[in-house]
Amino acid sequence: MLENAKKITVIGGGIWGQTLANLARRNYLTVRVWSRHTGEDLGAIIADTDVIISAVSIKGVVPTIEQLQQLQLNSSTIIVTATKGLEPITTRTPFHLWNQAFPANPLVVLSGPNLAKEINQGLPAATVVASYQQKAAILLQKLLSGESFRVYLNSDPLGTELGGTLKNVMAIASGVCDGLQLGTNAKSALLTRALPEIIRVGTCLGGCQETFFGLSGLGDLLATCNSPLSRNYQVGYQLALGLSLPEVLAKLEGTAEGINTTEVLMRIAQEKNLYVPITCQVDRLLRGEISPQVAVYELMRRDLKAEFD
Ligand SMILES: NC(=O)C1=CN([C@@H]2O[C@H](COP(=O)(O)OP(=O)(O)OC[C@H]3O[C@@H](n4cnc5c(N)ncnc54)[C@H](OP(=O)(O)O)[C@@H]3O)[C@@H](O)[C@H]2O)C=CC1
Ligand SMILES: O=C(CO)COP(=O)(O)O
Repeated sequence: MLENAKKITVIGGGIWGQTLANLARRNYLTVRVWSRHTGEDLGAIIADTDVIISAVSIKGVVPTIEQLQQLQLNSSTIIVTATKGLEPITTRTPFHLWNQAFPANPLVVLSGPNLAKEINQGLPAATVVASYQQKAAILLQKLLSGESFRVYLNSDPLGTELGGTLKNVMAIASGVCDGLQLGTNAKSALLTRALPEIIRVGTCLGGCQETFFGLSGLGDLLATCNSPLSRNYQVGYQLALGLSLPEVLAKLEGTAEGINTTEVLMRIAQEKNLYVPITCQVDRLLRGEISPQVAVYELMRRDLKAEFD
């Protein structure tokens, strides 16, 4: 098959980059993983690559883009962004940053309920590839799909990306909820109220409402908020057990993007006058201004309101 001849370069050798590389290898594709530490010449690697998958954490997105801008990137090379975060200086999403830097290249967002450790065990999972360039998304769907990995198409890259990014804040809140043993009612209320908060922000930033009810929105919210495998959930859980944020981070394997996202999201919410009560309490908790118990109290004692205001 034509797609089997494609060459893929994954940038970022963290757990998500390695997982995506393994998924492509299962389909007998030629895959190379490049990271800052491999010492390999990125220019030589991307010279004949058909697809670049960026799986770096948000702090690596701008440095990666700047490095690629120094190289000769073919305008037909498809760029896939799999990062779930907001860039702190510009508050932009990776989709915006990649699109601005490489406007001629087809750009695809990959996001969904995808806990890397489960995928590496071969457990079934589904994800979304979203693009304004449908041909590129269809190619990615073919390249990554397999018996245990089902890839859906979507034409709303921003909404797809924002669902995966914003749920990380909610995963911290969910970890707090479980760490404090607040019970199933509290957890259901939290996750149900988290979705409209995500939608309020996500649609204001350009995502389509419908997308947030799909795999990359509600799907990823459920996965991340219910799994101890999630680093963001672990941050909230360990804070609820009484650890300080530096203590939690010292023990954490990999990146919890929700910490940076919370801070950036608060700035966006203030600028755009968006009501983000859960994010606001997560922010105060991460800053060490309040305890987990006070965060819960503050959420519960807000003015009473209609459910769908
Ligand atoms: N883990 C998961 O289950 C999933 C993660 N994601 C998202 O994918 C992204 C990466 O996650 P994950 O692999 O888990 O994170 P890790 O912490 O395991 O890896 C971080 C990656 O980012 C790269 N990086 C960090 N800073 C820089 C920098 N300044 N310049 C260049 N590269 C940098 C690292 O590069 P290097 O290899 O050179 O050290 C590494 O590859 C995150 O946005 C995450 O939210 C999305 C879906 C699932
Ligand atoms: O995005 C993820 C699952 O879809 C991974 O979650 P964490 O980054 O919280 O581990």
